[in-house]
Amino acid sequence: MKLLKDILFGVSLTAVSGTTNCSVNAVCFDSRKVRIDDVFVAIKGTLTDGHKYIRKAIDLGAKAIICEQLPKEMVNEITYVEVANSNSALAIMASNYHGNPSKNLKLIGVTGTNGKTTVTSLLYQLFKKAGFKVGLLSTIKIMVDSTEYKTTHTTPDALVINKHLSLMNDAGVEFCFMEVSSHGIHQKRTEGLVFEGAIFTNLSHDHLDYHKSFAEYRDTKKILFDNLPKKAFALTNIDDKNGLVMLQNTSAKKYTYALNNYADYRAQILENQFNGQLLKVDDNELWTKLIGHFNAYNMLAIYATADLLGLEKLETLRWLSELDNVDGRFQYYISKQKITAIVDYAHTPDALKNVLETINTLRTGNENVITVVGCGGDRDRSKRPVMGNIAGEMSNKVIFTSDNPRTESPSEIILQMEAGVAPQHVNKILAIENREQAIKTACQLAAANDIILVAGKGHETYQETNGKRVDFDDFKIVTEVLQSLNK
Ligand SMILES: CC(=O)N[C@H]1[C@@H](OP(=O)(O)OP(=O)(O)OC[C@H]2O[C@@H](n3ccc(=O)[nH]c3=O)[C@H](O)[C@@H]2O)O[C@H](CO)[C@@H](O)[C@@H]1O[C@H](C)C(=O)N[C@@H](C)C(=O)N[C@H](CCC(=O)O)C(=O)O
Ligand SMILES: Nc1ncnc2c1ncn2[C@@H]1O[C@H](COP(=O)(O)OP(=O)(O)OP(=O)(O)O)[C@@H](O)[C@H]1O
Ligand SMILES: N[C@H](CCC[C@H](N)C(=O)O)C(=O)O
Ligand SMILES: [Mg+2]
Repeated sequence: MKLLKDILFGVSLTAVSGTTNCSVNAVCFDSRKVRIDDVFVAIKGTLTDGHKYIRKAIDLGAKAIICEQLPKEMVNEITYVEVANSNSALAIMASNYHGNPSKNLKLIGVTGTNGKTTVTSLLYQLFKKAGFKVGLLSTIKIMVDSTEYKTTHTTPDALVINKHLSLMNDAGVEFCFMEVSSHGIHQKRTEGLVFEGAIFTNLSHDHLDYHKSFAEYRDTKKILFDNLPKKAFALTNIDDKNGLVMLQNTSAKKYTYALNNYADYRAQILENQFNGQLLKVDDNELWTKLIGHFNAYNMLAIYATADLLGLEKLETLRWLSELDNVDGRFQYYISKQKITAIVDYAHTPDALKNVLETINTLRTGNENVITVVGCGGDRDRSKRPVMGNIAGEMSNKVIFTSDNPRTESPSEIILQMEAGVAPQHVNKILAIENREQAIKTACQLAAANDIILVAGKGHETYQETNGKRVDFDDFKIVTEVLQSLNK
């Protein structure tokens, strides 16, 4: 049990009814999960309003209510606290509840449209190699040093974040690398966290269903930098046209990285092959197993971060050369007949273009590139025709299929992708709703030396339709099918 007034420390209160000098059990923002003596935080969400469930929370045992508007009828013995913003209150309360764990380690946030999982996961790997105890909060998993936890979000809610940071404190973790999504910033899941540094990877089309405009999406990402403390570092990619925007209002120490512009950290691609690329970083050569122009940026961001956190440069380069690809990011299998199957989490236009560009630069003859791709349901619709067109333009054959249709009709999503394909590429397109069948067809169509790209789901091990998730693993399916076809 903890004192409510201690948990509320730093929260901006606008009215209080009852006492805050009372003990509460846990903080909870979902009435369905309230237990006896909890404090319930009512949040206005995207689908419903938590204020509607205040009474239900009390019936289940909530002792205190945090809300943006006090209810008309108040129950005796219950403490009601009105706050300016429930999301902010929840984040600060979550941090207080767990003893402000972000202050006891060096927390680095990574934001940007693409590359967050890659950069955070590789920083985690690198700092482990350097002998530190490390934490990771990523799309794929949460790591408390060597202990793995499952996650549901790229940036989980404030309670989940702080709970795991607190476990990291218990385990003696010194550095934690976390993905900071635009949803996470907008819903204030990261408020109240003390960052040692923040990294910006890039900004391109995504989530325009949620953010309404590109400017709003960009400005949301910028908040991570605006809120950094003075002693923190702000590291940005200035080859991206929004790179400098991130630094405009930060009081942190500013650093830049780039391949094409003058910057504090610079790299050059010397060689690019299927099994790796050679980079020149700070006059030293670095061989990395991760390929593609975009991974040169990721590598450089990691190198710069390691330097800013005090690691020795030459040692960092050695460790960087040992790092392996992250699951579902350019993960490949080469079959008997030298058909290459690549599984990649490219689910944005820019990522799809980058991956296909990388594949095309690696082609040595007239091998065909066969792309299997879909777009998520209940997510940004405007990226569908754009991704459809990129796939059509940059591949020899394309199979449009389903990628987590959620509550939407898979065939409708495919039609929207097809609508973007330029007329001269329409004859390359097939539509096969069933993703397994789509992958099988790609394997059947592939001849020796061809390249199959299965894009959009990467590490995911499910297909989600109407709220139900069934097991589905692109990499497993494509390798098994190629083997069974004896190709
Ligand atoms: C659109 C979105 O981001 N929604 C997130 C949001 O839920 P919401 O605002 O829709 O909540 P709501 O259903 O309207 O409910 C409002 C409030 O009423 C409460 N409630 C509701 C019902 C009830 O009976 N009782 C009750 O108390 C809810 O607990 C909530 O507090 O807050 C929830 C709690 O934190 C999140 O789980 C949920 O993520 C949903 C599941 C989601 O799919 N989010 C994705 C889009 C997302 O966040 N993705 C990002 C970025 C991806 C990337 O680019 O990497 C991520 O960080 O994962
Ligand atoms: N620096 C980069 N620039 C552009 N594209 C990238 C970059 N890094 C990775 N990608 C592409 O984007 C895909 C997703 O990469 P990653 O998972 O690292 O991004 P993310 O930002 O974590 O995505 P999410 O928003 O889903 O969490 C990769 O599979 C690859 O195709
Ligand atoms: N982080 C991304 C994941 C998309 C992955 C794709 N497979 C899908 O389900 O749409 C998002 O929330 O938009
Ligand atoms: Mg991610």
